[in-house]
Amino acid sequence: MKILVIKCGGSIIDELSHSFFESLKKLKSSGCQLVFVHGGGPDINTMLGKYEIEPVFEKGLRKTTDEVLNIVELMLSGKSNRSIVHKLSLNGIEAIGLNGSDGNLLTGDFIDEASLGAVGEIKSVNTELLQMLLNKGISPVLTPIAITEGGRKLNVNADMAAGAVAKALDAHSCMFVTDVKGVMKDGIIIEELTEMQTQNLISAGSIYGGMIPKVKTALSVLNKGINEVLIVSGKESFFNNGQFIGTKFVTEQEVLQ
Ligand SMILES: Nc1ncnc2c1ncn2[C@@H]1O[C@H](COP(=O)(O)OP(=O)(O)O)[C@@H](O)[C@H]1O
Ligand SMILES: CC(=O)N[C@@H](CCC(=O)OP(=O)(O)O)C(=O)O
Repeated sequence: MKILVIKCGGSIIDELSHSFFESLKKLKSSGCQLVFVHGGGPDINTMLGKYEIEPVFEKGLRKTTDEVLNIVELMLSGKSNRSIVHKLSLNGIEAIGLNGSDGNLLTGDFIDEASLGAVGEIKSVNTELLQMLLNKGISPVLTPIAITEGGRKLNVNADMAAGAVAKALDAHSCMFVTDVKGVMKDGIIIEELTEMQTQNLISAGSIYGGMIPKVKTALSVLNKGINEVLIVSGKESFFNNGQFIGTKFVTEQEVLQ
């Protein structure tokens, strides 16, 4: 069976449409096993605001003190994860929510503890546990909190976590669901993007902010041989007549063919 890893961004969790879930169901009935990884950046920011803590980002990664980590976990595990699992089950997709730090699901390491605090990158994924659920027809929904060998919790950017999970599972596809139809230039969606074109768009400032970790992770999964890497919108149908609607990342070789 083909595995599809789906990253749901915090920007879209509250707006996921009926047509989005219909597209997921089409994929599931066409024989795909679905694994979800979610974000929740906007909710974390809202809660930090209530505690009068200013969010600080360095290159798209949230500076995570111990106090911030508690709020990150509260919002990701307690709100975003609950919300997606509930919506999936209401739409007939059996799902179970898991914190990445449970059962050594996502183990990782600090990126730069001195400057970023408890921000991590994933080193290994307990694929056995995920496969066990998938074999029972259940979709895991993962919160991007990892754990170090020494048992410390890490805040992981959700795009990066999805990329690591897709690589570890040797997924067929990896899809980033967000609040726009794909990567745009001058208001027009770009249907296919190569690594070089993406780098040029970043250098020109046409890809910025939260789109940067998304496209960088997309390229890194594509380079690991994952066939289909896409950015799509969660506001509408993203899969029609066997075709994806959004931005597809392609290798230079695919362009030449
Ligand atoms: N070239 C681009 N095309 C589309 N969106 C872009 C682009 N560059 C930056 N963005 C911004 O990236 C946002 C999506 O990233 P982000 O807000 O981090 O989403 P998520 O929560 O889904 O990870 C879009 O809403 C848009 O504002
Ligand atoms: C280290 C780091 O930046 N972690 C992210 C995790 C959530 C996330 O990535 O959410 P989105 O997908 O909605 O942006 C954060 O704290 O915001």
